[in-house]
Amino acid sequence: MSRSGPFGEPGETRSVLAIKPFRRLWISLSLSSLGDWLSLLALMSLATILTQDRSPLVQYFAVSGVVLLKLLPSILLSPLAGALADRIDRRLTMVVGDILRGLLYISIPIVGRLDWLLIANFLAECVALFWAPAKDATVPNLVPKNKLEQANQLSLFSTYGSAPVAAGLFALLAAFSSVLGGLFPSLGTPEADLALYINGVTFFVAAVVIWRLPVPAREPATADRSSVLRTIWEGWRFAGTTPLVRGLLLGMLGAFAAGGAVVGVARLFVETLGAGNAGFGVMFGAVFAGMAVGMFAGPRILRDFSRRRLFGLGLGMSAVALLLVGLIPNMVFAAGMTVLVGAGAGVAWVTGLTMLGREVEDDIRGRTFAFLHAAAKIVLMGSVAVAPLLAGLIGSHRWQVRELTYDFSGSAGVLLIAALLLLLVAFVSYRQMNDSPEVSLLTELVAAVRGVPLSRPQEAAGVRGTFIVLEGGEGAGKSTQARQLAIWLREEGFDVVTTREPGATKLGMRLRALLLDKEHTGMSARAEALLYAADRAEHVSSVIRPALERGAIVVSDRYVDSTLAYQGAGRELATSDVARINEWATGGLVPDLTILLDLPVGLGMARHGRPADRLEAEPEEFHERVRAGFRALAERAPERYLVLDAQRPQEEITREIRRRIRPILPDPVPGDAEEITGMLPIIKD
Ligand SMILES: Nc1ncnc2c1ncn2[C@@H]1O[C@H](COP(=O)(O)OP(=O)(O)OP(=O)(O)O)[C@@H](O)[C@H]1O
Ligand SMILES: Cc1cn([C@H]2C[C@H](O)[C@@H](COP(=O)(O)O)O2)c(=O)[nH]c1=O
Repeated sequence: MSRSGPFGEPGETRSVLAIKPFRRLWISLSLSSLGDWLSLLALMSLATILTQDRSPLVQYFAVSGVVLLKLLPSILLSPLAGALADRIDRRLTMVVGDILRGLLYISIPIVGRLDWLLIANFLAECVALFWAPAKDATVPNLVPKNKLEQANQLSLFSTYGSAPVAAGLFALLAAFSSVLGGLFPSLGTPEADLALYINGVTFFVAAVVIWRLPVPAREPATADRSSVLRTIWEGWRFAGTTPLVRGLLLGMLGAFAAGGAVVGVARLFVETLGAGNAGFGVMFGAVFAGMAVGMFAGPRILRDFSRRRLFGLGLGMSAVALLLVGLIPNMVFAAGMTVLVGAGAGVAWVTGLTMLGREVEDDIRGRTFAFLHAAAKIVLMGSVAVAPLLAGLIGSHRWQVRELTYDFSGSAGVLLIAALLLLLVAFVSYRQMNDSPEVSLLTELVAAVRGVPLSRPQEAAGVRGTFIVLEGGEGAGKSTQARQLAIWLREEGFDVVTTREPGATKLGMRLRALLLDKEHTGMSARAEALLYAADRAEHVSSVIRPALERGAIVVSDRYVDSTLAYQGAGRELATSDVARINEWATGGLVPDLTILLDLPVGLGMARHGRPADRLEAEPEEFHERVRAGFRALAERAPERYLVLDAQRPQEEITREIRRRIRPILPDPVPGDAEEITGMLPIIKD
């Protein structure tokens, strides 16, 4: 049985790069990222150079203008960019985006004016806004699902790993251009110009690499303005209403808020530790080093650990380390703890991105990523701006207890606030996404570190497959949805068994006839409950359990909840008695997920075009009790249920069911399939 278990073998980084289309995308991404960082450094430097004769205030505004204009497009245009990324050709978006950015950056040193620098910088960021969601949404189309985590690790590595490379390259170019300027004073090359030219070239090379990329074709845009707006709204609504995506976004944005606060006060904080610029450099390096370790080592060490839990755990680790940085004013200790802050954030970031890529459907993936990028930048900018102000408000304090003196700075106060915020976010994300409440965190952690696969209760009993049940009153649409679900799962490559109660076995067919025949109106409630339980016992032992044991996905139209609702709530038998009989009849087999289709009684009855059977013919009050019984069961264990309004259109319900089921599905392609066949499994667009 698989929940949100490992996405694949974390040691397969090389095998992801063996996928040619992904390798090309990754090379192009690395070049574009290098160009991005290089441009940031070069533009800040050039802005300083172009304003060197002006007042310090103008210089400050010029440099901060570069940073602000880099962030502004995300705030204004992100949702639109995301919506378009889902509608227009992604390869074309990326190629045109890279060429435009290259041209814009090259034009800056040629024009050589501050106003154009700011405008071109702004325009390049607008273009990048369309490029980034197109890239993020393309990755899951190029690699099989079980390698998505490694693909994201590599993408993140090149995005953030290129920062120190760009810094080194920039320093080298600056030195080279000043030597050149010394040798040939007539050239008068400002230090940053060369960096911007090279930056332009990295984008052109990236465009050529992408152009040769076999990105699956998408339908061209046909929608008018109003439907573009509608898709933005749908993306926004989806992000907020799907619990898993909500948990992920909340966690990632909380991490950004805390990260922004740390960035905002880091320089002030190291000053209070007497470390100055060198200390600032050490802290900067420590975060990046920690992030790299977290992204690569975290998923490897905890390869069998639930990814949903790992996300919250990573955030929690960052929070605790940050709390210690704020509490213990010591530079060496702070540098060590900062590595842990970065490591936790790295684990959470790679896990979160991978889950989003895996669980958000392709048609709205672009919007979700765009939404994340935009919100992250807003949150980051907000907290970078507010943090120093807050530090100033808190002020510096000195406490003396006998001979012990404790100095507490405003920047340390901000770090503590950021840590507490992160801790809260980690806790909420963990609670929202915990997919194994029956297994304690410590047990799973110890098992994962020791590399021992964790046996969950049903797995211990030899159940490897996934058991999904559709429940609800008469005419709610269970058979319709069970059929659609089975079609989809088979298309996705799963071994699927569809079944129903009562009547899925030879014995069951006879019992069904007995139970539903109006001849037996007045049958005692206990006899009825026992006959349903007998049907179920036969069903589990001859159909459901064998299928689960061989690893299949079983989709059943009704199961134990039906008897708890009909014979328990409807016939008013003691629910605990009915539950006990059925626990015995099924050997304690519980579904992984129960989808409850909830419909007003009258509507359900009206959907039937045939004469009512014995149960359907029961009075309306009976069916009202049944409906209430189902709802009460779902409320008692919400993590095991998906409750849907069955009045919604069939297609919408089908989509919701797919979204909820996706994360609990096992991997349809064995991890070693590619090595065996040498083929890339087909990923449906
Ligand atoms: N979302 C929906 N909106 C409107 N009609 C629907 C919807 N879903 C299913 N139906 C229609 O309602 C009728 C009953 O659907 P279905 O047989 O799937 O329900 P059911 O829950 O399996 O019913 P029963 O419990 O009586 O077997 C069918 O005619 C089906 O086409
Ligand atoms: C499994 C089960 C079913 N029932 C009732 C519910 C329905 O009225 C009929 C048969 O179901 P169908 O979906 O219309 O084919 O049986 C029940 O009372 N108790 C049960 O456990």
